[in-house]
Amino acid sequence: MESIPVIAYVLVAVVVLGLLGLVLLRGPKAPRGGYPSTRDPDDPVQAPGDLRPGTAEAPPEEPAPRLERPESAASRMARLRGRLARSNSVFGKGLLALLSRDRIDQDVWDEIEETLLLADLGTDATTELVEALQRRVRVEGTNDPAHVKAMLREELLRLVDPAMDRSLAVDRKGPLPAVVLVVGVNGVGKTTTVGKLARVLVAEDKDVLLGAADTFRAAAADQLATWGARVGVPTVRSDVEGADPASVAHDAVSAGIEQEADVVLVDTAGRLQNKAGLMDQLGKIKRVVEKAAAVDEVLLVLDATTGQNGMTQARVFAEAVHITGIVLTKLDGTAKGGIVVAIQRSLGVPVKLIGLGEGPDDLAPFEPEAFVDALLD
Ligand SMILES: Nc1nc2c(ncn2[C@@H]2O[C@H](COP(=O)(O)OP(=O)(O)OP(=O)(O)O)[C@@H](O)[C@H]2O)c(=O)[nH]1
Repeated sequence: MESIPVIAYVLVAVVVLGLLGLVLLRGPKAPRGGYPSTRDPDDPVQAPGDLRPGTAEAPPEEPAPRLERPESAASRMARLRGRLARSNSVFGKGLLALLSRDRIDQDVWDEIEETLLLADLGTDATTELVEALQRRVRVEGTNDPAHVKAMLREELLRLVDPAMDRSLAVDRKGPLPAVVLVVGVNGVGKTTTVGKLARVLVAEDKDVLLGAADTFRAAAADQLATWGARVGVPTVRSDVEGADPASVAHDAVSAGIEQEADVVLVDTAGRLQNKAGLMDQLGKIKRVVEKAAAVDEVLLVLDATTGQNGMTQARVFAEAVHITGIVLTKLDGTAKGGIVVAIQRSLGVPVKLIGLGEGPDDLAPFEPEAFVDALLD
């Protein structure tokens, strides 16, 4: 009979311990009426990044899209001059070596001519340069490298023509934005150039708006909108694949007027079968846009690596629309910098911008002196 009180003691002990455990595990009680919602001045400030699930009083906020800051003009130019020199100095250094020889006979002149032609300078400019050099070597009779370099620099600069106006018309005209049409065949780097140019203009504090009038390929509009979004620039596009490019271009310029943009950049399609089709389409885009605002620049984008092919394209576009400037892309991947001279001569239109890589800030204004120096340094 002694076992009954022992079991009772054990049961009582278990119940008492259980109740004690419950009381200890409940923690402190909230004050009556809850906590005040305002912070005390000495409360630690919690940074938004410190909010952890379960500890935050407010739901975590949507992170604002992080806008990129385009590279400054000074840093971009220093970097790109170096890149231009690396890809094109083969041509300049070759010429310098040939002209510094003790004796410059006909074989050497032939080699000089070949070097110039290989760099895509074109036959007229090559003949002109060789004749000018022959004359100077005869008169000045020197093979001193520094003198030869100065002579070559002067002659190349003359061909590149520093007197051409290479400024871009990207300033507002009273209540209207500047309008820039960008044309060229597909694959030359047109959309990329529009994206890069938007960044250059944003870095200059301009309000930019993009128009995706390349309506043949939905991905082209997506690509353009992505470039714009990275630097906070809106893109006007059509949701309909194959929509009328002229109408999209017009909508973009109208939106630019409404939103008081400084510049509207319009990317056009390059997928055109023949000259008549090209003329029709570019002519129509220009006419329709000009109902809203004048077109200030028509930039033709050409791929520097395509040589004669690029020259043919340039001529066809120049017949279809009045080109005001050339953008030469992919100059980083070629030693054929002479194409600058050939195109300018053929069209009478200046190279205004050059593309020197696939990076977002790899677009530079074309500067004749820096270009020639990059060839010779
Ligand atoms: N290396 C180098 N690549 C470039 C340059 N500019 C453009 N590209 C590349 O060229 C390719 C074609 O560029 P896009 O901008 O899509 O060409 P697009 O002319 O708009 O072509 P579509 O949209 O098909 O009409 C891309 O891979 C670019 O990164 C440049 O200056 N240097």
